[in-house]
Amino acid sequence: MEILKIKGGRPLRGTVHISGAKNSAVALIPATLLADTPTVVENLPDIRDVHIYRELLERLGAKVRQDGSVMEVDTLNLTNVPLVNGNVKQLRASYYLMGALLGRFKEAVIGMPGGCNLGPRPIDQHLKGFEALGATVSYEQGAVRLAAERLVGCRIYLDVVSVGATINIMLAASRAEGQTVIENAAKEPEIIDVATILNAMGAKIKGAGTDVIRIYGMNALSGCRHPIIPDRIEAGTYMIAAAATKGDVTIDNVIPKHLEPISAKLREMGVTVEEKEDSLRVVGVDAIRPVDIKTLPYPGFPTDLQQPATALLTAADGTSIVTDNIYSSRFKHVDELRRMGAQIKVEGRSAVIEGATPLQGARVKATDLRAGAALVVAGLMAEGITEVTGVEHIDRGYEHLERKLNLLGAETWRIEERARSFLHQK
Ligand SMILES: CC(=O)N[C@H]1[C@@H](OP(=O)(O)OP(=O)(O)OC[C@H]2O[C@@H](n3ccc(=O)[nH]c3=O)[C@H](O)[C@@H]2O)O[C@H](CO)[C@@H](O)[C@@H]1O
Ligand SMILES: C=C(OP(=O)(O)O)C(=O)O
Repeated sequence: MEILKIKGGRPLRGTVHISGAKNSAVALIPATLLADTPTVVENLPDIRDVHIYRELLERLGAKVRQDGSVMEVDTLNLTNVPLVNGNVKQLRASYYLMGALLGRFKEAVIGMPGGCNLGPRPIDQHLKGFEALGATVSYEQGAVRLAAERLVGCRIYLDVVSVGATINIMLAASRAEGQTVIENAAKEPEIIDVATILNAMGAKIKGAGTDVIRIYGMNALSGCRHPIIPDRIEAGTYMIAAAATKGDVTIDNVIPKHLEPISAKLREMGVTVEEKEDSLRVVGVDAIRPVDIKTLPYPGFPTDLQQPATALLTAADGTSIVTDNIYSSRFKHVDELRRMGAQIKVEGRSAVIEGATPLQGARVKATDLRAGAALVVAGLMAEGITEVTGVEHIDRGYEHLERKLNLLGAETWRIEERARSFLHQK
């Protein structure tokens, strides 16, 4: 078992380069399956979700060549094998194989997705979209079977604003006959990234980034070259870590507009955020002010930064309330933060944080990706050494985390620990 160790108390200083966005990468990789000729995706992050997706494509017979952050996918020998168990269960975004394979083959059998356990994460809106396009949905041994004679463009109103459903319907509809309209669509930057690659392949998608998206499907799509947008959640995590350590960090290779909700909240706390064309400088202050945060779909404050923000607010002088309007039980980090000295109560879908409480290093468990990010932020703030277990969750979404943090002056390292029960037996 791997453990991430952090010696806290050092201000982060310097420049950190942000990688390609995880949530774009895991949609763009399956999007390549829709093209009949090779597609090249650039600026891929070196993270576990991307490694797993590469294996999934190879199981489908795609030829994948990778040189660092550049991946070429050739679908010449693609076969539509059912993917029911194994890797599909290890990430959330395996659900995009449903839309991509349905679009390409008019049929798909895909196991129910995994990913972070944040409470119930249904995919009813994805399936409603596929049905509206003409697919029948059935279930077999923990997998969803989708099958259609033809996919025909239609109007779909999403009952909840869903990133995954919006992208999944775009994938399938880009190979449907005629026009599909998605109403109440999600507006996240990753959706625009997917529309951009599909348009470069020959589809015609209009309105991505607004709540009405029109997709004019094509009989065939061809390969293209596409660079992934920067990861706004990775960037936001470093912004929070800079503020949490009272540091001075330039977050490079970002689209500042994507980070406005985080910049605004940090400024409300008294932190300085300077904006340049493709970078942000965050300068911490000795005492931050308490704030309330409510997560919302983009352009609201992202749920994926709620957990790291909670760790930061333990240093605020007063009471802060963080409410997650997207996931009702995304609070598994709270118990672990308490072990480090935080005073936080969970009330319904809110965390009430009483600050300022100094944090002490402890052994804590990352139960999901951003819980892990929250514990890393807490570890950087804490006195002494923090040991974070469950590192595999963090590796799903942060490229070279220790290397990037240590370049900023942190002291973090990873150790391999033999299972405790085994040690006790000896
Ligand atoms: C791989 C990926 O991109 N993951 C992101 C994506 O997840 P994901 O695509 O799973 O999240 P959604 O945007 O779909 O979920 C938003 C809300 O809608 C609900 N819902 C969703 C679909 C559905 O069919 N029915 C339904 O009720 C969910 O339970 C949740 O409460 O967006 C989330 C919200 O920004 C982020 O936290 C995740 O990092
Ligand atoms: C919830 C997240 O990821 P996923 O949807 O892949 O589980 C996340 O990136 O914070």
